[in-house]
Amino acid sequence: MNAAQQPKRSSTRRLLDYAKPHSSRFALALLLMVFATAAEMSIPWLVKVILDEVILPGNFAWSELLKLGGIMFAMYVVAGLLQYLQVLNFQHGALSVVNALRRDLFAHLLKLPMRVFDSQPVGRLVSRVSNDTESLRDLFVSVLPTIIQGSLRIVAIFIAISLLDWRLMLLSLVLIPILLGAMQLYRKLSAPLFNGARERISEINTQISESLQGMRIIQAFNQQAHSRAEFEQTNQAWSQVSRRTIGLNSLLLAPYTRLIALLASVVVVAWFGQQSGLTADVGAVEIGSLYAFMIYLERFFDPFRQLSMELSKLQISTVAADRVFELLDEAADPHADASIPLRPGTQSERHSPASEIVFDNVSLSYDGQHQALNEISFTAPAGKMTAIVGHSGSGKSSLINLLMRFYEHQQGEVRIDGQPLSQFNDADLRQRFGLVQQEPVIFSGSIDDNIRLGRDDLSEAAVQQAAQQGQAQRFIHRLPGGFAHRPGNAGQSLSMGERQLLAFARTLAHAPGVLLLDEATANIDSETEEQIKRALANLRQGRTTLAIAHRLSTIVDADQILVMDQGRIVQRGTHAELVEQAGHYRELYLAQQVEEELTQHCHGTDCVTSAE
Ligand SMILES: Nc1ncnc2c1ncn2[C@@H]1O[C@H](COP(=O)(O)OP(=O)(O)OP(=O)(O)O)[C@@H](O)[C@H]1O
Repeated sequence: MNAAQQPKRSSTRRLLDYAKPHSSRFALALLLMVFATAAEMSIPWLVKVILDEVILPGNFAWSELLKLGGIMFAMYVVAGLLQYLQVLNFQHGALSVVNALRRDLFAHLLKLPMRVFDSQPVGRLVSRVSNDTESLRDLFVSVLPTIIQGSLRIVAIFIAISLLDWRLMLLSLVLIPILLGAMQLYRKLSAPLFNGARERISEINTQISESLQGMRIIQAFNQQAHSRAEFEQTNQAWSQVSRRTIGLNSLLLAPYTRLIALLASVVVVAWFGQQSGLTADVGAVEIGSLYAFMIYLERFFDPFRQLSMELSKLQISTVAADRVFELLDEAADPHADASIPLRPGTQSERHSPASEIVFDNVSLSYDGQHQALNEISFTAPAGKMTAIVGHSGSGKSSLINLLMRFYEHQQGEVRIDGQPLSQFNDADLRQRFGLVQQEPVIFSGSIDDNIRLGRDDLSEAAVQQAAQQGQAQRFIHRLPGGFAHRPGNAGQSLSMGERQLLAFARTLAHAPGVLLLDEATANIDSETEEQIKRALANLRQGRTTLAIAHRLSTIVDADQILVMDQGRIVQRGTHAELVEQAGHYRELYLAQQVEEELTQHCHGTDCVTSAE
């Protein structure tokens, strides 16, 4: 039976699987809990014995009192100590479970196909990994221990009351359905409130992460007030839900159980009073029992109160567990190889071979309705440069998306050196490619870290050489600390051109055989463009290059140019061939020539005049 056919296991069972490796710790914690509860519950009984057998009957003896008092004190200490050890064991076990769960969740996120990230806001995913797992920690640290301890206390109190008097035990039995009814009512009313609060927290996370990522746009468009209002609304919704929870807790939980406790106490006192009236000396003999019963009765309600709250939290934790496992159940990219080494140390510093890439009648739809690529066929010969041009949305980046296997195509075949893409695992495939995106991603860490990107095996000289070939050396040396400089928040302190040069250096350090350049020369000044051109020339040496370009000047020397329109290749050839033909390419070329001429005549404010 394969994984897809297997019946789905409940989140609770799967969570228990995570707890299994730590079962001895949890078992020890439970054992400690049983003894701690027994020690704690023995104290009112000892008081009863002291009252009934040492103080009241008139045979007072210091030695007896000291002995029983000593035992009582020892029970206090033992109960406290056992409770401390029990909490410690639960905490450690819970930390290990949450640690493993977070580790698996993050590892799984890294294997998910891009479509999952297209459909989920980042904040929600952050909430899954941080908040939901935290709520599962709560489950092991507080919810389950309180529920088990509460149940144990109820049983222990019940036993103690039965030993005191079986009629009192019957009275306690009557109380149970009343208390269970209250618990049920509380759960029903509180569950939507708890869930609502968590939903609002998830929304708050989403809003915070989106605002932080888009801070420049928010400020540039003067959207601070709007963002603040939106955030305020969600925050307000959260506090409203939380306030209602507090109201419910203070209205229903405590007063209701206290009222029942009070009524029960009245019944018991009346019962004892009646008993002492019936039997001449019963009052004197049973003062201790009355005391013990009152204490037990009071303690009887505490676990019910706690259980009501914890059972609601249990519901929340169950929802959190469902969400965590739902994310873990998102089908991973089938080609993702779990055994990718942490550091590809065996990788040679020489780049992998320049491969031939063939697209054979390939079609792709992201949503199952609109075709992003339509029957695409071309060959990118090994070691040559193939440029891709076309209007926005014509499908250029989709070609790279397919090659990197960020998305799966539905029709046709992509081959690398004659081998279908499906025969490569992700690690092997992506090791061959060096991707430079239009907006390079800079991670937190130093310039050196960003060039290596995990390749700790690279020598310092190799990193510097990569920076030099990528034309990044000059700007890196100008930075305080040079290679050790930390550009901070997603490289925002670096210019777009510098980020691109850094991305080139990273690509060179990773020595790919195939270069995938996604509009790498857009949005930069002419000096940086010159540096980038030199870097590109270095990058292209001995490699197969697939370059998406908006500026045709950067691809005039390409070995072949593919012109795309609405997901199809509408023209192909060299620059010289294409400018000769009427069609999209010539239109683009002429339009850009006019643009460049205008720019050349443009000097600041003279621009408008020159254009006229
Ligand atoms: N992740 C995605 N999910 C759904 N549709 C997508 C996705 N990425 C691209 N598309 C759609 O596929 C089509 C081709 O997009 P693609 O990004 O390949 O165009 P492009 O030529 O690279 O555009 P640009 O030059 O603006 O980057 C567009 O209609 C786009 O809306």
